[in-house]
Amino acid sequence: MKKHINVVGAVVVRGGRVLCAQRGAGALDGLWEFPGGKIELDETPRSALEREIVEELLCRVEVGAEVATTTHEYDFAIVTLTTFYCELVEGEPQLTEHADVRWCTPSEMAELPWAPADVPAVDQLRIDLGA
Ligand SMILES: Nc1nc2c([nH]c(=O)n2[C@H]2C[C@H](O)[C@@H](COP(=O)(O)OP(=O)(O)OP(=O)(O)O)O2)c(=O)[nH]1
Repeated sequence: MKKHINVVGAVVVRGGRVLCAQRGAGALDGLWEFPGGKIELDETPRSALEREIVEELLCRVEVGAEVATTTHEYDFAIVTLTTFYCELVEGEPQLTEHADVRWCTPSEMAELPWAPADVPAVDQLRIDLGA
């Protein structure tokens, strides 16, 4: 049976733009995603996201309302992705494990090749933030 993993992603918005990250080598190589990662056993979704952002982007966010929850079956696993609006509260995002990070308008976001699990969240953001 395929493993099921619970993942959280940060939708960091500033001045109408959203922080988008491109995956490096490995699964879903080169596709775009929201920074974040797997929820560990002792964590809530929000505490996992705070930790992941410190580890990946070397800055701190405050986690707000949920954007979307979706489940997608990949060939390697079934992923349930929950995205949350986040506010940057300390530092600037730094590129560490991603191939690229960009601040995109909702219409620029729609042009990027996203990891399939992220597409409903990207659509929701275009509604919330305006295309
Ligand atoms: N962080 C993140 N992961 C996503 C998104 N969309 C999506 O399908 N995923 C998938 C990719 C990974 O299989 C999984 C997240 O785990 P991760 O970020 O720890 O991924 P990874 O491949 O670097 O992890 P690892 O197994 O090497 O530890 O969820 C997203 O928007 N953000």
